[in-house]
Amino acid sequence: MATSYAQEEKVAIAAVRRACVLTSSVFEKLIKNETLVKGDKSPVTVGDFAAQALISTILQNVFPNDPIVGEEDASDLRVESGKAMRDRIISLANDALTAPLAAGDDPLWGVGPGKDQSADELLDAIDRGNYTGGSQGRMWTIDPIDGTKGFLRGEQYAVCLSLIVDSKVQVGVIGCPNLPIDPAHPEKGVGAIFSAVRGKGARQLSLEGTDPIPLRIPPITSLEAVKFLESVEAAHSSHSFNDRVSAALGVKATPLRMDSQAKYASLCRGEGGAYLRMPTGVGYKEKIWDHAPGQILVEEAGGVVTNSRGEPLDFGLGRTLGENYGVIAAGKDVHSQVLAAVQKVQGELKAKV
Ligand SMILES: Nc1ncnc2c1ncn2[C@@H]1O[C@H](COP(=O)(O)O)[C@@H](OP(=O)(O)O)[C@H]1O
Ligand SMILES: [Mg+2]
Ligand SMILES: [Mg+2]
Ligand SMILES: [Mg+2]
Repeated sequence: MATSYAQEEKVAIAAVRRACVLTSSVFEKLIKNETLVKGDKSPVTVGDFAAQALISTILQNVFPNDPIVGEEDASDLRVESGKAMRDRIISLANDALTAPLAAGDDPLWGVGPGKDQSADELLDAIDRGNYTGGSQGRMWTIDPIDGTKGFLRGEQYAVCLSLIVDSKVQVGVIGCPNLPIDPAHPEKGVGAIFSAVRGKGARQLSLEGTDPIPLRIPPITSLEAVKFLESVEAAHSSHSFNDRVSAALGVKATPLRMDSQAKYASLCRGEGGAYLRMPTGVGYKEKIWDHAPGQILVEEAGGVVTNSRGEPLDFGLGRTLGENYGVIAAGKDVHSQVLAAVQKVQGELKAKV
């Protein structure tokens, strides 16, 4: 019998919901010494660590045998110099794990009032994210704050969780606390959760995990109007390459720049016509937690996600997607045209050197 993954989706939404409460409260109170610079020079905040601890703890309670590929590890927190940050993370994670949440379906997956975790338990929870990945069996991916740079700027970021089974994403949940609920009606405020289960469609929910709205990428009437979605950070994705592709397609709309997998969610709501992420240089490999939930969301909303060779992303290669051929996500009708334009531009650039 096929698995429905209903329980997995429910747990994932509940975990992301609690993590969004945590990250929003951290942003309000974030102080300067609560950010570290990692080995690859990227920032990580107390919010990233605490949210990974929280999500991992909930997963451990409900699915104790499932391995986790998580972005963060606790090594910087286990040393003496990490004590202040560690204490803050433990208190943030416990607050979020034990908070009684009001509206919405919030079954307490072994958390809730009186269920404080020790420092060791929470550091171990973070480090359970050290799984190497691979092509077989079940595994979760956690990106506790995707778009940390956007988070620090007070702009877009996303709490991202997915379940991968035998290399295929089966469940994806993306929490976007700063994304407008309805882009056509800014007065409705911000904050939404996006969720998809393989074969069961994609939905937008409230930040409480309620009021589902089905997501379907709207068809595009003219290529001129295709708005490209791209990273804010030019170091993460080539803006100039995207400009060439836009020109090749005759696109007139200016690109919409946004941090995090909120781009995938926005594409599903028709706020942009294509998400294009081409490498800026050699060496960087895309991480599976940066794309797994976004990929299933787009596919379940009727779209297509490939690399620039037109191949599906391979989530079975380990913690990364392997050799970096970029990412193209778009509605079915637009994807083939963007892919052709990307390959044309690649050919022109090659001919130049
Ligand atoms: N050189 C690079 N090329 C592509 N992606 C990169 C990169 N350096 C970092 N990233 C990734 O880009 C992600 C953010 O994507 P975006 O630019 O779309 O907001 C980061 O996620 P985190 O913020 O979770 O670390 C990080 O994993
Ligand atoms: Mg990071
Ligand atoms: Mg990320
Ligand atoms: Mg992150």
